[in-house]
Amino acid sequence: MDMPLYCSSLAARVPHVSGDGRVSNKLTSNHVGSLFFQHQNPPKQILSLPKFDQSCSSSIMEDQKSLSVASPEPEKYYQELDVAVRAVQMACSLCQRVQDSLISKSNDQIKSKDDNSPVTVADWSVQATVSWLLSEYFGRKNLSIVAEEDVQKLSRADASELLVAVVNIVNECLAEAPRFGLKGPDKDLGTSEVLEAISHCNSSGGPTGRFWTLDPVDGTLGFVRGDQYAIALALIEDGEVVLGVLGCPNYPMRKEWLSYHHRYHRIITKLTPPTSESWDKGFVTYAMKGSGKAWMQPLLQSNKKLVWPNSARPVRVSSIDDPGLATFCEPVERANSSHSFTAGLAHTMGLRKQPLRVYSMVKYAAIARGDAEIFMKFARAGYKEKIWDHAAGVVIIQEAGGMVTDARGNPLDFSKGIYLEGLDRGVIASAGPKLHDKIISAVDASWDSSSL
Ligand SMILES: Nc1ncnc2c1ncn2[C@@H]1O[C@H](COP(=O)(O)OS(=O)(=O)O)[C@@H](OP(=O)(O)O)[C@H]1O
Ligand SMILES: [Mg+2]
Repeated sequence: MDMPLYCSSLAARVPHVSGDGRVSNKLTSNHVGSLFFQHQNPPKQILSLPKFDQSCSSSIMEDQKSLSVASPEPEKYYQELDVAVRAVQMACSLCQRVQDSLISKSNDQIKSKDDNSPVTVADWSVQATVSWLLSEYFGRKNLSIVAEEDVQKLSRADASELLVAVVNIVNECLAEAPRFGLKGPDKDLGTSEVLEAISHCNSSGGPTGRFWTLDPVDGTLGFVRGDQYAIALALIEDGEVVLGVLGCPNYPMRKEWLSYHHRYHRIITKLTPPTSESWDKGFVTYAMKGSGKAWMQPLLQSNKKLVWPNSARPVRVSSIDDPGLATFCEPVERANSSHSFTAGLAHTMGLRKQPLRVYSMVKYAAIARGDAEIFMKFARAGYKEKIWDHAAGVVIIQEAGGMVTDARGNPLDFSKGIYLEGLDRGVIASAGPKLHDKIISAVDASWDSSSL
């Protein structure tokens, strides 16, 4: 059986701290999961990770072989991937709780005060939680994070209620860290620690070194409306996205349901309740650059402990390359992308299916899973796409066998700061070169006569 790259690779290369404190990657397939490694700055961290599933070890060598062909040293990022996937699982759980309370009737009070407060609570809480976890595991001094939220509004005197809510949610979430195989704080974080964790995400990226990008709640409107949204975490090194982790808490069990209005989702979920072991909705998908594989694992159920590989399975883009059979997805909001321009392209290319309009980077996940073949986004002139809105999705699609470029066919450039500078015309993702070329030719043919 094809086992997750991540699982077998970790089992194969559990870092081992020698007497002098240096880390080596010792080959121990039956290791009993205490993961040690050293920060470049003290203190040395001890990570309590769950036992690794020994069934993973059978495919270690195969995975290692395929890795060495695809990329010189992708194993460099195993520890980062491990922590990132678990942190995003935790963030999904946090967001589900906030979204449930947001759409429950009992929460009218919060909504009437400020329609944006619940989503901003989720934004800040996820950012604080992920930032805190990354800095615990990789050391605060060397940790650079580019993220969407700043701390200004939350620090104002009139935001004290919001701040209390954020601190409580962060502490509730971190208290659950052991269930996800991570170590939480010894005692609840105080207000200043939470603010510090949020404001630590103030990197502005750039062409050299290593930084994380985080979109704590991508698809704000989808989140508020009880619909699709994503939590996106990526690691960028020297301008290249090397890891991508995307949490999609509302991704439905059946792909057809993606196009249903969120109210139907809830009704359907009630009508077809999941059995205790079956996948209800939601997953975390992830990929490591150069591995040639992308994975998805279901969200951790509320009473369960994350035992790796947590039923992970590989995802692969669709094999459809006939435009007549392909599904294209695009932003829900007309303000974010021209629906009329994509309708023209669809006509030119012979795309016959209705567009799939889905909020957030869930669209990238849909392509990686093979639930759709094309993603197109044409923002209005002057809008600058942000790196955190694309980084995780790009590497996941690429490793799942697909392509992502701008609408001239150039790679997206993550090395120029917080924006995708130089992005030409729009963003295109597809299941493969044949469809990709057709889209770019269609764009070329109609760009000059468009109003974009
Ligand atoms: N005017 C405009 N044009 C283009 N893009 C914009 C625009 N405004 C915002 N954004 C960014 O789009 C993110 C939402 O994802 P999508 O573009 O896929 O849109 S949608 O949610 O499906 O409507 C959204 O991410 P979040 O802010 O995290 O929700 C924004 O970063
Ligand atoms: Mg976003």
